[in-house]
Amino acid sequence: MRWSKPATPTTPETWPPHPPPGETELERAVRLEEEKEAKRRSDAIDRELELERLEQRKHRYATRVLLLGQAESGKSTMLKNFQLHFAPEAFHAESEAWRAVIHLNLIRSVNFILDLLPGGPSYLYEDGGSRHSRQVSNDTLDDGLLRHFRMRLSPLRQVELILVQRLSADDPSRAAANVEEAMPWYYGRASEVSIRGGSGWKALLHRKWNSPQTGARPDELDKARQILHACREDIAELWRNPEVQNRLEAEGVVLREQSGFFLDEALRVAAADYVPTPYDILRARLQTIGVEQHIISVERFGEPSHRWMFYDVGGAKGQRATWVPFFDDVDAILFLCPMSAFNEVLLEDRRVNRLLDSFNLWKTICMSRLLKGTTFILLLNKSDILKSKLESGVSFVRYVKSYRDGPNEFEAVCEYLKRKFVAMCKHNSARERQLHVHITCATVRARPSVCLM
Ligand SMILES: Nc1nc2c(ncn2[C@@H]2O[C@H](COP(=O)(O)OP(=O)(O)OP(=O)(O)O)[C@@H](O)[C@H]2O)c(=O)[nH]1
Ligand SMILES: [Mg+2]
Repeated sequence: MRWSKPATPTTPETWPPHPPPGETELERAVRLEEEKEAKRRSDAIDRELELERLEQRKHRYATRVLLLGQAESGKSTMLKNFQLHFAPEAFHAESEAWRAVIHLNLIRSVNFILDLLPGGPSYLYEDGGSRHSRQVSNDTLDDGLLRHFRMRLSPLRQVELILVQRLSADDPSRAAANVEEAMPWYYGRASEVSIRGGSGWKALLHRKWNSPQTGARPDELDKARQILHACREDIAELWRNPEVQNRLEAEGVVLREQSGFFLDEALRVAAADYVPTPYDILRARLQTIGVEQHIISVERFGEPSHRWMFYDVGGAKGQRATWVPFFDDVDAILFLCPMSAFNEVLLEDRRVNRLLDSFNLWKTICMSRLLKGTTFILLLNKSDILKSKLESGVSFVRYVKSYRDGPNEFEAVCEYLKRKFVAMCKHNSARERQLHVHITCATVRARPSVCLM
């Protein structure tokens, strides 16, 4: 609605109308008051429309994408990769914060090994309320050497505590849980590092890390780094030790295949001047708890041209209820299936095969009525691990019976999985939908084959 000046001669559309003939003083005063009020309302509506227009312009280019998939499918890693490609400055600005996560990943691997060795807590097992030593046939680790490692590496427990406390600084209850909730030895892996979504941990770490040193009280994080640096030779020695390797093998633990594995690069990662490379950051493991929002502004010719809003969720079974409120508010779903997980079970439910869990999740997502018009992008991820597993002789058909007599080769298995997911989507979607499928490796620094533009 627009306010226009009185036009002459008067027409029925003219606003405000000309004064009626023979208008009294009082009638004139009332009329002017009414006209003022009408203008005030008109201006208010105009303002509202303008604000709405500005808001729409602001979000005109915001495409909202929900990342879904089971835990460790690579959702957060893929997001980091997008950030590295489309917003590299923001990515590099966060590398200090990722250093703490990488250090924690390394320390947890070391503590996991120490716990697995004779005398460690995981060396005992519970039976009818009492604890017994487990008998492992090839325990040849020299007592003296074992004591040496335990003593030399014991300060790492303190480093772990400092890092976890810092990472969970806004939620101390989680800090305690994070350290105490070590996984039982039979899970055969180092415990997870997790931070609640939206806790702003990166900013927190960055700020404290860069705080000016106040002479007498050095920043705790610096202290943690010094301790880690001092332990680095012993960490490398522990990892190289053939008897330690024998023990891991006897337990069937392949640490190299686990998320957040940095033991091969212990000397570099624990060095005092260590700065994480993009590849390190992509390999760091930080479990997502809850839902995290990330905005990526893609730049073209130095100007922001498109904004992407990503919702990154926790994929573990207990986290999945948090997904649904986002279903009716997104433009696309990015679903990740880790192809290499065909011979693994869920960490949170050891009875469930991980590939089967991905199939079931995919089916449920396709069937959702709230998502019937949503575009799906399916990423068959961890192609590098799938390839090396198949090449090392792990049989795909042993775990996926319906593969029948298909060859145990990378291309054939990818093609089979692709066909299977596409068919499931067709069968379970209420109406035809756009589906794009890509074979990916989220840790490779390259333009992701999923094109955002
Ligand atoms: N080798 C390899 N590792 C990958 C790939 N994608 C992800 N990873 C690693 O797998 C681990 C788990 O990845 P995340 O991105 O944290 O998994 P997520 O789906 O976000 O897991 P939650 O947050 O628990 O739901 C990380 O250590 C990644 O570096 C891949 O394609 N290849
Ligand atoms: Mg995650």
